[in-house]
Amino acid sequence: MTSNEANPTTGQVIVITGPSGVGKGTLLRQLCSQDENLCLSVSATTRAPRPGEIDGQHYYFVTLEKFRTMIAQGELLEWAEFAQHYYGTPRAPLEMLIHQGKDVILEIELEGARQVRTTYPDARQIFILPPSMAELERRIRDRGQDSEAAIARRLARAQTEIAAAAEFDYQLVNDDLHQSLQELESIIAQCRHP
Ligand SMILES: Nc1ncnc2c1ncn2[C@@H]1O[C@H](COP(=O)(O)OP(=O)(O)OP(=O)(O)O)[C@@H](O)[C@H]1O
Ligand SMILES: Nc1nc2c(ncn2[C@@H]2O[C@H](COP(=O)(O)O)[C@@H](O)[C@H]2O)c(=O)[nH]1
Repeated sequence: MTSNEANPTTGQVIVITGPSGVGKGTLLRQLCSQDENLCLSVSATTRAPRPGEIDGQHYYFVTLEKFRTMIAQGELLEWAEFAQHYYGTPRAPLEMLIHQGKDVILEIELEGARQVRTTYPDARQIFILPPSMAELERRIRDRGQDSEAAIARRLARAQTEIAAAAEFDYQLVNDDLHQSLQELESIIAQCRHP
């Protein structure tokens, strides 16, 4: 039985994907802070921490060697390369949380979302879209965390990801933040109580 079949003792897996800078983290931090039964999975990554990011809270920051070992030992539910770094979802903490009855959100890119469809075919998947590419670029630049080369890589990848939005169960345009929060809350409620 996968976690998303009707079993009241296990939580749901919910996947949220969308181009870098669209506002996934902003939306999810707000929603998860309001609900102790809604958790955000903590990914492993080979990228360096940004100012203010805490190991074990925002990501598990690992070396490339450690990441390769995690892949080889089957410790990752899914993983992908993104903008010259590796990202993956540690399997054990996710399984522990859903067996505790928590609903767990995976905030991951497109290739990872596709992999999760194999492992958790009943997991609902949500795609967050920007109002425009110009606004997406503005948000990435205003965040002020990426080099010009990294911004270019992220915007190029955004085109590919947006082209795949129709693969997802739900699509949401993150324009007005307050309205998007309400819409995402409503979508997640549908995912949790199908
Ligand atoms: N609705 C919105 N309107 C205006 N700015 C927004 C909105 N949502 C998020 N932002 C801003 O956009 C920037 C990027 O947001 P955020 O870091 O949450 O994106 P992300 O999708 O999680 O990116 P990544 O996938 O790279 O981690 C932040 O500076 C955030 O404050
Ligand atoms: N496939 C996965 N993608 C992930 C995971 N954790 C984060 N991500 C995605 O990576 C990009 C870049 O993130 P950033 O923090 O460097 O801006 C973004 O799209 C995330 O959603 C993961 O475990 N697996």
